[in-house]
Amino acid sequence: MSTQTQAPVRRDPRSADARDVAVRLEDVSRVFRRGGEVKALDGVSLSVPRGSFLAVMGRSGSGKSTLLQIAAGLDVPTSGSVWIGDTEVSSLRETPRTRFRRDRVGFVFQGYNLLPSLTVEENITLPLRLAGTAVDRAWVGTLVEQTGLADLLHRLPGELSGGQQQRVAITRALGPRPDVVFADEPTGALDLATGQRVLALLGELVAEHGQTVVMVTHDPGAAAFAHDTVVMADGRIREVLLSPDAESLAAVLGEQSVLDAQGGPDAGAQGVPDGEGVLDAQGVLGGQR
Ligand SMILES: Nc1ncnc2c1ncn2[C@@H]1O[C@H](COP(=O)(O)OP(=O)(O)OP(=O)(O)O)[C@@H](O)[C@H]1O
Repeated sequence: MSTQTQAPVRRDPRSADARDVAVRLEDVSRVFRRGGEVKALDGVSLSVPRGSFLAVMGRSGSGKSTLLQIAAGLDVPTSGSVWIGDTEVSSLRETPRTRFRRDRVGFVFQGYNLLPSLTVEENITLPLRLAGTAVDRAWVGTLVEQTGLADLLHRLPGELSGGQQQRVAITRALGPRPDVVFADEPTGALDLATGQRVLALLGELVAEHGQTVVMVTHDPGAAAFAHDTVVMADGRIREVLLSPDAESLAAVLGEQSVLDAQGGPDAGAQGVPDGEGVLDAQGVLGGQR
């Protein structure tokens, strides 16, 4: 099952010479030194073409969330560089990096991260209002029609189902027309059917509006909605799968578990909570460990 209505640009996402690239990582490593040294990313190079939908998979502790946090400019690499469009985000100081994220990057998290006291409409337009950007009513109107929220704009998040709340989060992420949307387990809290509808919607937004999406997921069924998938292991990209279906994804992940079992499980690798979004100092939605 797939929503590949668009003919995506087929390039190996590791190659650094891709032209129209939304996000690029060059030889990125991230070492955590708290409680012993952990190399969460180990020389990762990755180019995500504009208008593509990339899934990032791999077992717990393989470096998926770290990759997402660094690619999104929420964290900086220990070495290597990260580009979003033509901006080297890894060389920006914290305040300009925060501003850059606010203006150019969208986030969708498992927990939706909507503000409970604001209506759907207020949640959707919040990033624009915080940035002092005029709300493009026509664009937001197009989005809410497409995400099926037009009749729910005056409700509070607590009055919505999980799938509806995630659709609000997706609409909010796309409101500022970001260069790229990063999604961390966006269907993790949803039942299968609702999750599939949300993923199909993300696929449509990519196909119809040329949006670039990078999504971390544990679920091969979810990754099958993306164009391409990179599989992480031990902080590296172990496999790149171009247009895989759910069966081939499951097969690769199955092989990986066998290899992992043979190599011995990494008892020290612990799942870190998915980027749980918070409002940062600028009131911008972002992830934080
Ligand atoms: N802030 C941190 N401090 C110390 N170690 C960290 C930190 N964040 C991540 N790590 C370690 O880096 C490695 C990669 O973690 P990461 O969260 O990126 O993996 P993941 O693939 O996203 O896992 P999961 O699927 O469980 O969310 C793990 O060994 C983890 O324990």
